[in-house]
Amino acid sequence: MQNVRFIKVGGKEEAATVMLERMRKELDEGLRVLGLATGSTMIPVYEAWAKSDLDFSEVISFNLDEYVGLGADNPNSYAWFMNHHLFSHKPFKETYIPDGTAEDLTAECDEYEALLRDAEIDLQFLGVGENGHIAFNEPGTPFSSTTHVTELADSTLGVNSQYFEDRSAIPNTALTMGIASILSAKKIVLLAFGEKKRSALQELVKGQKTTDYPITSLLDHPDVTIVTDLEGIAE
Ligand SMILES: N[C@@H]1[C@@H](O)[C@H](O)[C@@H](COP(=O)(O)O)O[C@@H]1O
Repeated sequence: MQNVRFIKVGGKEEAATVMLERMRKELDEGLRVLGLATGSTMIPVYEAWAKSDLDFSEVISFNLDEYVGLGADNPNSYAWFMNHHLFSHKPFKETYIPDGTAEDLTAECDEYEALLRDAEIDLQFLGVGENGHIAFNEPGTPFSSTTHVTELADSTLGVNSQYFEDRSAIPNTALTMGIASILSAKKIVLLAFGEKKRSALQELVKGQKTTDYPITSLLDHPDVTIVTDLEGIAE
């Protein structure tokens, strides 16, 4: 696992400070294309960036995923999340999020993948699902996958439905960058906090690639940083 570096933090707030400095360094070094994630894990990071003097006005961003059927006006959409937590505070040169309301979802995925390939992400941020998913690549997704329409796992619907009115309100399909799309980023930073994420990180540190745990696909990538508050993972 020489490609995977661990940063142990005391909690989400410390992680946000570390990620603020990391972002500053990346921007100073000329980062132009940034891969962004959603989820509660990312909120303190975006809050820190939003309050900072960081300048994203020359940066192009790509988000990982979006629920099918939810547009930017829906507070449960990832487009809304990004506008609310980051884009309304910091202007970017361009921002891209898969369009979950597109009429032809397959065409939308193909276009998104083409844009991504063209742009080449310098740094991709990731969270991880309790079942080891990255973006919405659920267990069983081939590591060769590109941007696609996916069916959410029952466990993901259970966890993520906490943000919806009730379980029946959460879409059971989504558009997501594939695992190969994610691995094409030059650098990857994954954040994982709390005991619920322990088993996913443990699968990664075992060092065995398996599609049962999409997070283990990161073992194929040359430059991965894991930021976590979990004791006993990095040793
Ligand atoms: N599609 C997103 C993932 O990209 C994210 O990593 C995960 C973790 O969410 P949280 O940060 O809230 O634990 O949630 C969703 O399923």
